Amino acid sequence: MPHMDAAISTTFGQLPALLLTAPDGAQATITLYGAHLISWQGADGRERLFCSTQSSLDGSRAIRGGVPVIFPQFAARGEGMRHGFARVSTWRVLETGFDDGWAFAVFALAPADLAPDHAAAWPHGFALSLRVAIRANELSMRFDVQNTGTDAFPFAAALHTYYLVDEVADVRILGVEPEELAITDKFDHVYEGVAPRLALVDGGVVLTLRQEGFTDAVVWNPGAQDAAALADMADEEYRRFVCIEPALLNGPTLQPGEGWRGEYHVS
Ligand SMILES: O=P(O)(O)OC[C@H]1O[C@@H](O)[C@H](O)[C@@H](O)[C@@H]1O
Repeated sequence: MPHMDAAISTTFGQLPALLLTAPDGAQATITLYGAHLISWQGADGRERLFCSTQSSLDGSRAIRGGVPVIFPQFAARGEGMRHGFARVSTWRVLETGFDDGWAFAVFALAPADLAPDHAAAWPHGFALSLRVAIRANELSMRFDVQNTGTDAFPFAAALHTYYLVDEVADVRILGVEPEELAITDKFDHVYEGVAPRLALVDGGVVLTLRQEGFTDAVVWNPGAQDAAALADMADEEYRRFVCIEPALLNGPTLQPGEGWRGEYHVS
């Protein structure tokens, strides 16, 4: 075992965060606000995630970039807050360590962690955990939802991943449509019942995206016009990312004691 810690405390903007480092040099930064993976660099030193230069980084609103955790509602598909409270709540660190060359951290969120108005608006007993692990040029995320309460609840979930790209118009996404998908303008599409293996091709760089438990995928880019209207994104920044999000849009209704797991593996 190398003489270093898998995780050290740091800050990102004004937000407390963990810096994970694998023995091979792969690194990731995760803020406790949202259990939000902000930066992921493979052992090759290349950053894979986009984060807006205009993002709030003080806990006053969701971070624009990285991997927002979406729970218990996707976008405006429901009466709760847009994309749910998980991305604007402060999670706890449960565990960090090494496992077979991986550096990992596990974060947890339960009702007692929520702002009172969020807890009152979604009054269910639940326990969330998010495990983030890195090794070589691979990222592995595992999201668990447990019903710890006495009533059943339906939910939606997603890992709203903002991939950093050279130029969005040159990107191709494989596996969501019969032909390869190119993003030529504003794009916002939900693919229900998607293949478990997708690919993102950005010039010579190919990322393989594998999801389990998440049955759906969402592809989003705001295009020039919507990006200009987003206060937390610079006008030209829409060119530097595409969101490909493993999602569970019509999740099962979880009975008391039941759980659900979604996994996401990027390499
Ligand atoms: O601005 P937000 O709340 O982070 O949402 C960003 C986008 O998230 C995507 O997942 C949705 O499909 C889009 O419709 C939405 O615009």
